[in-house]
Amino acid sequence: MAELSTTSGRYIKGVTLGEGTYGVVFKALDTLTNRTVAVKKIRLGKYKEGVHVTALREIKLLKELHDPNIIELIDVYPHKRNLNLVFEFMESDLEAVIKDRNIVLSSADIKSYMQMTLKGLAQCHKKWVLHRDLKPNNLLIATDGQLKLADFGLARILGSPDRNFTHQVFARWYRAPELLFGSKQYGAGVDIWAAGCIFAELMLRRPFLQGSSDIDQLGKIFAAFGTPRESQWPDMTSLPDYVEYQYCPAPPLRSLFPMASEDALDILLRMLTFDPKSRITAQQALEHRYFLIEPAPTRPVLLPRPPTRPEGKSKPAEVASPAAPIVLSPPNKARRVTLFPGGAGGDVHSSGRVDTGYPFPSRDASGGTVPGETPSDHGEIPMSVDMRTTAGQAIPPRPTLNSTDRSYLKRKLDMDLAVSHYQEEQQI
Ligand SMILES: Nc1ncnc2c1ncn2[C@@H]1O[C@H](COP(=O)(O)OP(=O)(O)OP(=O)(O)O)[C@@H](O)[C@H]1O
Repeated sequence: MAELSTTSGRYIKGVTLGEGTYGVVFKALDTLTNRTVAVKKIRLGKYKEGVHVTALREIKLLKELHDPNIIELIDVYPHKRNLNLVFEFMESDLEAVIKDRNIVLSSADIKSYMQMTLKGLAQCHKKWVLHRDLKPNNLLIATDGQLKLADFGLARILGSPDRNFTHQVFARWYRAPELLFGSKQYGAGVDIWAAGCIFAELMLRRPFLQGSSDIDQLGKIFAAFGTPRESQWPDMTSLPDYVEYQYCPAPPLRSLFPMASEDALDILLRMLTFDPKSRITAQQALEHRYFLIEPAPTRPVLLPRPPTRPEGKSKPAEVASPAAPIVLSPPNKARRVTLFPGGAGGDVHSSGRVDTGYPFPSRDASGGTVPGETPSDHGEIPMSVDMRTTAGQAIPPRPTLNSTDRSYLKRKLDMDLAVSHYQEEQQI
């Protein structure tokens, strides 16, 4: 095992690439190998007692996870009050691919991205390492098109990121139902659930289940797959934060993904199975018929990719765009929650608006939401209206601002202010 470096002299610092949950990321030159690298500077001050020595040991263990679909952790060294993690430099990430309106993803391209994600997951799970915070911006893309899982194990080693932190607002959308119900004894299934959400997002070109609170996230999941019966998920009712939801039947999955093949729907359903014990594993998913039949996954080097990262451009501005869902006040988990249809009860958005994952509500001639209207105006389940709006279609154009949009932007601004106050308090 390679030893931790004791000096930062090996690296020549370049531009800032961005800032994430754990700290700032810089581009740098590794003078030992002449390679371009990315240095993630983790602020130890943020962790009151610093990073425990066991955590350092575990970070070193991550260096042993050698796989073409896992980002290489090249080096780890302390510097002043920071811990610096040195990774191979990556050109882009899956979030940028999904959001790029100039990129058309064929089913072979989607299959390729999914195959690489699952290969990386299978390797980590084999070594008993969980990611726990998988999302499209943690799936980085190298110059040769290889997708690599990043930030593996950090959530566990450095502690759960604060969900109120701006960067973490999106992460809820990929959380497995057992985590949302407060399970402490979760396993590899949490990563498979997240991978299933990413698969759905690749097909829809927008985040699949966009909850605005943990309660709302579960509501979105149940609206898409039906409220689980105890027979479907026997352990559910004994989970720490379990609350009962009004029964809601599942709409046909086909109606949410009209363009998907039967095999794509089948593997998706197996990844998004409620009971983690029955959820497919990464290895089983790789052996699923979906990957064995035509079309074959696109060779990574041929995959469509967005232009390379602009030098010195950090991501936070994008993260803080109006696309961020509003985090509402904590729900009272003790009370019985009633949910849609018709938007009755539950912790849905105070305005009744359903986030599209894009800056503004989508306009759609086929009965989807338009600005100023809520899905419940149509008397339908918000999720299915939302999904049908853009499923398999081009991303809708941005409509002009109306009063709904203005009130949304105001709430967004309020949230940004709250977050910046929080950061000031924490001296982040
Ligand atoms: N290995 C890398 N190569 C190139 N850029 C990177 C690398 N790792 C991170 N970045 C970039 O640095 C920025 C911050 O990354 P970081 O992983 O800290 O947070 P994030 O992925 O933006 O958000 P989160 O903390 O929620 O995962 C992002 O723009 C990210 O794409």
